[in-house]
Amino acid sequence: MDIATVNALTYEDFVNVLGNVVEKCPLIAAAVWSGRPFLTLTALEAAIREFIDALPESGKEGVLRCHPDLAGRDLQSGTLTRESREEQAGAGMDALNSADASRMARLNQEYKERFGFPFVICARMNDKANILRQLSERCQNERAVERARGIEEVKKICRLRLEALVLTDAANKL
Ligand SMILES: NC(=O)N[C@H]1NC(=O)NC1=O
Repeated sequence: MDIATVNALTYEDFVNVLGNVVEKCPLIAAAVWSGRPFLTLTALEAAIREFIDALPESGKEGVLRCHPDLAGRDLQSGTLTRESREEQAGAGMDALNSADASRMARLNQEYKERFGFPFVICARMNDKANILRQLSERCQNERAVERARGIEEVKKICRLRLEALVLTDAANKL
């Protein structure tokens, strides 16, 4: 789908197609729809980023809380969204050995107890070793630092999900 097609979508179709570019946050697609037409994919991405940045800190934490744990219960029970399942599989989260799986579960729990929201990282940009290392390191941060860091990761995930749905600006020019 190119950006012109995106701009021509009805509100309902727009939310159906783009509703999960931020995990389980269709409200964000619903909010930016009125900003059409977007000249480029990057302009659409910018509208989403601006909406997220304008949220109060509690709203940003809410966005983080919509994310499933990496290698967590949803992955085991097959209840991840399609996007999250593919991302987690790409980083090997569905094939952890039992030592790594228990380390991940323990650190995810520790992180959530400390901050009140889950650890979020763009799985497509990291491998298993990197994810485990960052999870362990980021547990030491302050809450405000982690809130901002998690939101930056949400934006990276969003960009890659948008690119999978909408031809990139470069591809549009071909
Ligand atoms: N918790 C967390 O980071 N979840 C995610 N990361 C990602 O790339 N996809 C997700 O669902």
